[in-house]
Amino acid sequence: MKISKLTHPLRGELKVPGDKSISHRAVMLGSLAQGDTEVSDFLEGADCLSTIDCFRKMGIDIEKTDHKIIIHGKGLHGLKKPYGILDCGNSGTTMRLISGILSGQSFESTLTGDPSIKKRPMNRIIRPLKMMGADIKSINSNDCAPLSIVGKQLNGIEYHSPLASAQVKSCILLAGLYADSPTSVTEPYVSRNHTELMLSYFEGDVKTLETTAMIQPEPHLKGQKVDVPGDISSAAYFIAAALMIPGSKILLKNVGINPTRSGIITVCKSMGGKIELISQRNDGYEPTADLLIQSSDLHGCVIGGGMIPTLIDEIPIIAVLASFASGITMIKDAQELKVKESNRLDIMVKELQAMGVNVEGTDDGMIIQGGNPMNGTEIESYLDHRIAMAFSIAGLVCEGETTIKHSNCIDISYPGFYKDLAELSQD
Ligand SMILES: O=C(O)C1=C[C@@H](OP(=O)(O)O)[C@@H](O)[C@H](O)C1
Ligand SMILES: C=C(OP(=O)(O)O)C(=O)O
Repeated sequence: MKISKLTHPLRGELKVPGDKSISHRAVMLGSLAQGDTEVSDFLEGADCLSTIDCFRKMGIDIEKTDHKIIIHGKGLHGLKKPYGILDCGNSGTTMRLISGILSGQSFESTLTGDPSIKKRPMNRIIRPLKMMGADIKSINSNDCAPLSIVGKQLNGIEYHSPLASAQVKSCILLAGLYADSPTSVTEPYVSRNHTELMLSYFEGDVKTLETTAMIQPEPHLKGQKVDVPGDISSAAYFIAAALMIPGSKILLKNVGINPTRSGIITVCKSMGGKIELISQRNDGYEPTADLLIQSSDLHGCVIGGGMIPTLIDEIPIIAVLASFASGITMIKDAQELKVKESNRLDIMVKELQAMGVNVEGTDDGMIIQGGNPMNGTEIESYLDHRIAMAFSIAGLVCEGETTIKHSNCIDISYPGFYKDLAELSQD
């Protein structure tokens, strides 16, 4: 994809696609619940389609219409031994969360995925699942996928996770549905809590106290109507673009603003960004708002600690904002970015440098001296959707032309990204 400098403001209204994390969980809990679960604004990104495919292979009937899916749940013990290997594609969320569910079944299964996911660490879930009595192993003994799981009766544990990771926490809580006693997970900082909220909404028994989540086993989950809010991680690209491009004013409708996810709003405001939350709602189980964003004079900031899990997927676009903003931005405690779809820390540093940005990588983040002119160039996306979208937005404020290689990887989380960008940037 080729991007040119935008010489006029972004304007208009947009409804970004449904939240990826919530869409995955709706398929999973809908499958394990009794009765139908109707999901509107389901994200039809490749990652969530991988989750649907896995549950269909385990005998769950999932109907799909435009932006709506209906899952005919079969209850906690209704999954069947999958026909064939379960392919999680590029999706870490699919692989790690499903592993928890599969560990408590009465059948064997094998999970695999694309070359990127086969390099991502799975020991973080293998270790606690084994503590619960699971029979799970990395087939190539390298702590990565493919994984083989022989379902077993699990025991409850009190797990103290070394990481603030919603995928680890959710994997253990979902395994806890099948344990013989309660299971709890304590994290160093609170990670996104969509699993806990949706389990409660489906009438599961989950309690949270500060950084601990605890689940009671064998609930009777009941199918529900789920309205998936707009994905704040997708909204982040347009928030950044509107803040940077002079004269811009856009309204992003019905975006999820769960506090465990919305660190991007806090950070943008601390950089001087004008973002207003209007029509805040909490009528379902996840809070939402419309976001009014206006171009702003941006300055650098410091990001680290407990803030990181609340904006983990937004760090690439925050690095772009920081390159444009005046002054220094320091991003620290973000070493998790090295084990996402790509090494997002190294790649951001390298490709921003190629755009002429004064940025230096550190062990757990980067230091950016922003505010200097940026130049368009050829950007390698490394097939990472967040890298491709972050540099597409950077291209709007670069002199000359920016080329994003393999930009179709954006379909992982945001099919229609360029169409929506074109709509907001109509002159
Ligand atoms: O639980 C989830 O839906 C996710 C959790 C995060 O991963 P970690 O839990 O590995 O930080 C995030 O990066 C990913 O995009 C989605
Ligand atoms: C890290 C991501 O997703 P996952 O871990 O599910 O592949 C992401 O969407 O940025």
